[in-house]
Amino acid sequence: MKHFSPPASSAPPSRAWWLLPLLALLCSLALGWGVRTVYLEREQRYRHVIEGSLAAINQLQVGGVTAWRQRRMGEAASLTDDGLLTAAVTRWRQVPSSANAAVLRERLRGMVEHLGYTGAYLVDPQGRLLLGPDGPQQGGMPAPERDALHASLALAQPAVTGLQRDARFAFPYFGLLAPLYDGTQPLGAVWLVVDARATLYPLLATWPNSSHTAESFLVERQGDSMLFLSPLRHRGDEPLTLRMPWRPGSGEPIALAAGGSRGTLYGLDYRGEQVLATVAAVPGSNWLLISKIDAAEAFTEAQRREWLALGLFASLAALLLGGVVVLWRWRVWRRESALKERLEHNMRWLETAQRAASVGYFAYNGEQRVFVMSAMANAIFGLPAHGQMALRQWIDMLHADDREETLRLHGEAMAQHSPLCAQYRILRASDRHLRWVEVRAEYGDPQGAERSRMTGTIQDITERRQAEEQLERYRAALEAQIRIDPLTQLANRLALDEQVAFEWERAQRSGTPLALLMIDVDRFKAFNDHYGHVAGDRCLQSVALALSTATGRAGDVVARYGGEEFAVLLPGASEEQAWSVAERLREAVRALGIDHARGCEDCIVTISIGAASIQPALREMTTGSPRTGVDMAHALFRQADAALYRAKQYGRDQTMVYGPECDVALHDAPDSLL
Ligand SMILES: Nc1nc2c(ncn2[C@@H]2O[C@H](COP(=O)(O)OP(=O)(O)OP(=O)(O)O)[C@@H](O)[C@H]2O)c(=O)[nH]1
Repeated sequence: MKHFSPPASSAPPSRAWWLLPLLALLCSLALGWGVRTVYLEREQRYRHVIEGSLAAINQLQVGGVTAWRQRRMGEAASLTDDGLLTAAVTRWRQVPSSANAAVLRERLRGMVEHLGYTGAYLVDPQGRLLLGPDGPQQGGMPAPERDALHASLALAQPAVTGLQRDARFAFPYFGLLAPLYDGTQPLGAVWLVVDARATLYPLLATWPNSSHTAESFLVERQGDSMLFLSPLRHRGDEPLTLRMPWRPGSGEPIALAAGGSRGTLYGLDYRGEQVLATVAAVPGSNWLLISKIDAAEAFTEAQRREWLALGLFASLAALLLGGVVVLWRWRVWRRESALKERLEHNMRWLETAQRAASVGYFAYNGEQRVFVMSAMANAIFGLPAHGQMALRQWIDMLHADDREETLRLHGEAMAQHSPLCAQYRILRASDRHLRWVEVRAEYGDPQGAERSRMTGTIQDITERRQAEEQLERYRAALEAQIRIDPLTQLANRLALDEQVAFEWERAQRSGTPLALLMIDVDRFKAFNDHYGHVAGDRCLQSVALALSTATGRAGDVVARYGGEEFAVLLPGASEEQAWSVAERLREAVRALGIDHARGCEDCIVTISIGAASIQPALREMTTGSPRTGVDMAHALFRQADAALYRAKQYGRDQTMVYGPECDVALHDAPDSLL
């Protein structure tokens, strides 16, 4: 016997669970990409804002310095054009009295006190100091001032000496020279000295926020070096003392600025820190104003804030995504729970229905050779409710008479993959009682994935089988009953007709004759009239017993044809043999000696017999065509009947064998004889 395997015990994993991590990964990647893109965009925008702010501050400061310079130049120019000053200087040079000197000193003091100059001196055309606010001055101007004086006098316009240091002053200063003329004759000049610390440097300290690293400073390229003109926030060097070599390829903003770059620059500053810088030239000078801020301060904090905001957004998005996933899982869980509950409910129904119908179900695992069965199926086999049944155990339980056939049916169904429907007996494991079971099963599954598995139902049909067997017994008894005459217990006319047809078929095959005796009790009406019907019935029973006893031979059929008429079918009997049997029967009835006061001369019950015998071959020869069983039965009955009539006609209590003369007699017979 081939074996069959059960369905897989576990369902294939849901695809959704494989897709979920992939989906989450894709969402995370998309989210990360989105966050990064947003960050880069915002960072770019923020960078522009910072760069713009720094440029604005730089421009503001350049504007301030430029205005400061122009105001100083304007003041110097107004001194050159001041006629009163020129007249006072001329007067003092012609008459150097203290009164004339006082006027000039007063003007110089006014410049210091009201215009914010640190020093204001009158110098001669050779650059010698003549007079200051405090009185006459000795010595000459520094060389740069002297050069500027000569240029100024030559051009007849104010000149600046730029920022510089001199031993005369303890501070970096900005020098201006306002040339004075008496007509076309140079009188000298007013040398104005501005303390850069008090007037210029504060302009560079204008910074709108509380940055720790932002600063602006002035530099000037001098040959291959850069001179820092203003103080630095992160170095203690005095202005105009720090000088750095110009390194064109260094990428330092200061080097780039010296090379001509303007606007926004990135690079390392004098401390070696990465900075964002804006460079602009101060108009009318060699000065470059550099505003810078550490990149770390400018962007790191912003970056941190951006990352924080985006991180918050990403966290919220992740939280939302997580929430959606949790919600989805919760819905799935709820749906599964509802399905599980419904399944359990249906399983309970199924169990109840199984119990009510004595039907269980099972799955057979061909590889493990084990039946996995429902509680009801186990109960049918008399096994524990949740146990399994091994193949060997099942075979042992099969009834010995059914085992071979059952295994054959299973094997056939397995080989042909056809549905199995089998009924067989088992010896129940729990009590060794004989039980009938019906198994309906199918092999494989509809997709054909597991062709060797078997699943099906099993039903205990013992009671049904018993009822069916009982019914069969009843049916057989009834079948027999309808062919038996209730009064005499002989075969009735139905049974006789069937037997005649059957024997005729056999006679045709074997070529042997078939004889029929028709028997009638003589003057039975008179018997009834005289003795009553009950006695008549008893008489008929006695005659029947006598006939069946006297007939004797196996295969002969004695029947009650109807009323007081009997018939005896004698297969294989010729006319002579039929006559002989008839006579024996007649004698047997006579031997009964049943009184019949109104009967024959002996006053006992007698019978008349008509006998006929037909041989199929002869019959067909004479008629020329084969006859059917029904036709021949009719012919046999008719002949025997005709012979019986003839026996009655000739006085009763005798046997007549059919001959052609019987037909004549029958036709011609008066009704009174019948
Ligand atoms: N007691 C009894 N009488 C029956 C039964 N069947 C038929 N009979 C009677 O049998 C009688 C038959 O009478 P008939 O057919 O006239 O013939 P007969 O009186 O026997 O006269 P012959 O046949 O000419 O000798 C009738 O009176 C029927 O009532 C039966 O089952 N029991």
